[in-house]
Amino acid sequence: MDSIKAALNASADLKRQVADTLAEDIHNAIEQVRRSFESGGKLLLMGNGGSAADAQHLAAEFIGRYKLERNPVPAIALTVDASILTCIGNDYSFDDVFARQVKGLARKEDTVLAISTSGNSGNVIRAVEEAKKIGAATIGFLGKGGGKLKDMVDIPIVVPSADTARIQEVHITIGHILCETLDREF
Ligand SMILES: O=C(CO)[C@@H](O)[C@H](O)[C@H](O)[C@H](O)COP(=O)(O)O
Ligand SMILES: [Zn+2]
Repeated sequence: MDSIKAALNASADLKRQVADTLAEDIHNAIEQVRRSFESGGKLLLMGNGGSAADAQHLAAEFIGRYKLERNPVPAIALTVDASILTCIGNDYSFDDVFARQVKGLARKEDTVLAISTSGNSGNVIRAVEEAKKIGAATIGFLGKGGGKLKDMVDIPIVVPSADTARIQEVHITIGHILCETLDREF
């Protein structure tokens, strides 16, 4: 019981801290995604492990639905096509699995959302480098001080924790806030 309560309280405390310190960064990220959608662009999302799940979870909210009935908005998770991921991983390298998709899909009016609790995953870093070459905007859902990605993305949102699971729990909450805000407008 103690460990259950401790985990729930740690997650709640971290979210309260994020509410106090990162609301403006989150607002800026939402505005950026809105600008992309309004100018005919799309949202590309990526991450590894649990963050891959977050990327596809959020893409589903945009293409499917969140809470309100609205038109689909263009979002693509770069984590879902086993053939693409294995082809690039096998023929090039695992570090290229997202970057090559960004190269093929991203346009300058798009936003690339990089989800990484460490901010140091090589395949996510390469994808952001590729997005910057194309001129697409970049947002990072990060943690653990933000890692290398903190200084690479246009809008870093660095969750102030060193605990991967707790960071991910805040990332998906921020993702849901993004869906909630855009739901009302599209
Ligand atoms: O979900 C979890 C841990 O909660 C793991 O699958 C975790 O996402 C993986 O270890 C990732 O490879 C970590 O990558 P990153 O967040 O540092 O970019
Ligand atoms: Zn996990």
